[in-house]
Amino acid sequence: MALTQPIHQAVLIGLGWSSFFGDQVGEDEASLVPVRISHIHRARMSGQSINGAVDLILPANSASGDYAVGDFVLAEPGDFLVRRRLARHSLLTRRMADGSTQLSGANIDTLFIVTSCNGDFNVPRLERYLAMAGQAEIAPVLVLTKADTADDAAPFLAQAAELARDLPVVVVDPRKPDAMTKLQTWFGLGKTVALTGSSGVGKSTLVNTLAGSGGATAQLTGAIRVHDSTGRHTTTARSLHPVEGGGWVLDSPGIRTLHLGEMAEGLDVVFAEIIELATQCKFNDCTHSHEPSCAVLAALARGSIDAKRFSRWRKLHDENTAGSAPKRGRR
Ligand SMILES: Nc1nc2c(ncn2[C@@H]2O[C@H](COP(=O)(O)OP(=O)(O)OP(=O)(O)O)[C@@H](O)[C@H]2O)c(=O)[nH]1
Ligand SMILES: [Zn+2]
Repeated sequence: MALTQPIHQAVLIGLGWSSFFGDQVGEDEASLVPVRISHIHRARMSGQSINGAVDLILPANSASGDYAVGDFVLAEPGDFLVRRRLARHSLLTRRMADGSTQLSGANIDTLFIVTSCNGDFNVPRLERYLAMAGQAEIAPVLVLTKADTADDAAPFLAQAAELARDLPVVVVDPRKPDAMTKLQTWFGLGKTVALTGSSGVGKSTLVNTLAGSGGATAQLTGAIRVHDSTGRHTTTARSLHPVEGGGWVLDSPGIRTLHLGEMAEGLDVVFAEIIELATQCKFNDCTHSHEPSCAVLAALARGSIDAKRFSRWRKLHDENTAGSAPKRGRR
């Protein structure tokens, strides 16, 4: 039904739908409605369908923790009972204090890592964000705010440019409308951008500028009322905001406060110049700490690898290795 009509296809593509999702829909599922999850709060989920916002009903055998904002699900057309979640093309997760993993956002195309030209600018932390983006297979963009408050923003830009190869770095003042122009490249029909970064760097301001405050947009992004655990109504904001001119900003508490997760492959991308040398080490399993004929240690001695950067790679690498080791101890 719905999916065969071109006009509906166009709206769906605007939601972020593509053949990647279309190919997953079975013939027996043609009557179901695709919905993109825009909000998850405890057991409640809502999303965007081709006909606008809908409240979803979770199937009895699943928990909202199995879903992430940005996910596409297939739901019954009448009551929006969720039948199935479609596979994701990207997934951001975060590791919780108790060791469990929380799903922070799905089907994100670009991660804006937001930091300011002040004390918030922290190279090791930015490298972590970059590694996480790499691990989640999401293209990172470094967004530098508060250049106007720095005596000289040039050193921040210079450090940003050295963070990783081909990393786009954009200086914006989130309070100004031209922030949209500067970031336009990463938006457009169906594109999804997520925001991460510390408190106070300008994320909310940027979301407001990107999403605008026009009529239809305000209705979509506006606060929604949900029941909390005590049955009271609380007001929370949707996490998926439509951007004028097409695309979505995914801004959720879970993504704002990403922590170190699994990121071995992500590290390889951020520290490419170190990893590439490793192929020239004598031993395949070289740890680049003490081995003879280690190309990495040789480069370090020559000064062709930055020593501080190497030690940060070492630290993240060790942390990641420790983090993914099987759990021992108490039973
Ligand atoms: N001068 C200046 N102020 C800015 C800039 N970007 C953001 N601000 C201000 O910084 C303050 C914090 O911005 P927010 O958007 O609330 O920051 P946030 O990242 O959303 O913070 P949390 O909600 O705590 O995560 C606001 O008063 C903004 O107006 C900038 O480029 N220059
Ligand atoms: Zn080596």
